[in-house]
Amino acid sequence: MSNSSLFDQAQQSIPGGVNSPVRAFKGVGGDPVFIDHAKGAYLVDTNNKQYIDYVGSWGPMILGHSHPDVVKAVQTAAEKGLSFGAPTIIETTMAEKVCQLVPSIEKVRMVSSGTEATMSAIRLARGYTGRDNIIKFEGCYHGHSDSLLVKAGSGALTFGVPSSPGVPASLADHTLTLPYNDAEAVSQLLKTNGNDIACIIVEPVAGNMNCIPPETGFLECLRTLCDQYGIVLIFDEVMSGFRVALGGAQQVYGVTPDLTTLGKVIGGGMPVGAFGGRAKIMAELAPDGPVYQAGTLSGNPLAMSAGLATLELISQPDFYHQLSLRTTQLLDGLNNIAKEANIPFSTNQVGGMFGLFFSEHKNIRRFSQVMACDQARFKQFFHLMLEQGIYLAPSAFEAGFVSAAHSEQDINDTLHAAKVAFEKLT
Ligand SMILES: Cc1ncc(COP(=O)(O)O)c(C=O)c1O
Ligand SMILES: NCC(=O)CCC(=O)O
Repeated sequence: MSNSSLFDQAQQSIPGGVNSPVRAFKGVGGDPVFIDHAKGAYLVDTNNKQYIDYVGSWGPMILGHSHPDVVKAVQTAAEKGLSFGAPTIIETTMAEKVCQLVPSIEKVRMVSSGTEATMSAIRLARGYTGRDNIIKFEGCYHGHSDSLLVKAGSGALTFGVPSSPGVPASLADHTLTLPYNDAEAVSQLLKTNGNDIACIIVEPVAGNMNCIPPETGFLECLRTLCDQYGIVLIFDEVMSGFRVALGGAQQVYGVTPDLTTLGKVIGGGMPVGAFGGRAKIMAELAPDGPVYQAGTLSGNPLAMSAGLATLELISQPDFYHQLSLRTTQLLDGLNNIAKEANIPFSTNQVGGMFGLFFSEHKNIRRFSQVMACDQARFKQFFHLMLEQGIYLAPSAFEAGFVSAAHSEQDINDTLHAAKVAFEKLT
């Protein structure tokens, strides 16, 4: 069956035909591709067409798809039982590994998605400080919990509902939003509201409004201001964690948050999230403390096994250096081709995470600059690449990902397709 027939059928029983809006191709037009299976750097659709994948299930598949060690770990765990709802050794092993890899995390709790991780971290920060208001940044996406769907990025931005209906105004009023990379705006707001703010939550590398690295000094300034006003600093590393470096963005930029949220890579493709940080703050969580947070499937043995197998493999020496080199190879190639084709274009990269911009500007660092990019051109580029078997995120507001399974040949094949695409762009 064609993708379009499958999509028609899906829409009969699933809202919009998808279980997460970003999959629906609404940001680029056309019908989504239905995937049958995936291996290494490739997705294969139900018509047996193969694609070089730069979405990687929106981040988790840093080793490529169906890595044999990860699949084996899940199979072995499944033999022993799918869920127990009681403590297991593997949960402790996972917690120890996370605390070792991300030193700012002294204690960590596992959950089942990034959304749960950020929602829980915010509740914890509110409980710990006794304050209700939070600060987030425009275009940052922290999952779909009520407090965080205010001026959000990702699908919320793609579909034009950055502040979603259904979130009570009385709750949204507690979420104050500021421009990303604008330390001065934070400083000004805190002069009047500093003592009412429970936490500042930030993507230390923004990956849900395309890919925007922090400007020098931005994260440092957040740290200083949070210390000054007794505010909990939360780095949402659901995307950047184990992606831009083994120790996440906090390692790359040398800034230590109070709490960190994790997801995606930590589950190796299984539904996992985590939040952790200073032991003193984590001690407020039930059952030690009064802040309630729970989950029937939290710390699920299959998910822990997939995650641990992944963390083991990415801990190998040189893993991130190689991943970064491969990503640079892709971006250098794309920049050269765009230049030859005379198309205004630029890229951002942090480790294995990248952004593509149809814009005259280099070093894009602001939400407003992202919004000013040529989106019509992106849509055209997306479809020209898709036709040639290159699967990019179906939105101009998403980061792209390279995996360890992408070979030099895969990058060259991608660049070949890009050359054809850039020449056809109008
Ligand atoms: C930075 C960030 N935080 C939180 C989330 C929410 O994670 P999930 O989709 O697993 O709920 C995402 C992605 O969705 C994300 O990119
Ligand atoms: N950057 C977008 C995401 O990571 C989320 C994917 C989803 O919501 O399906």
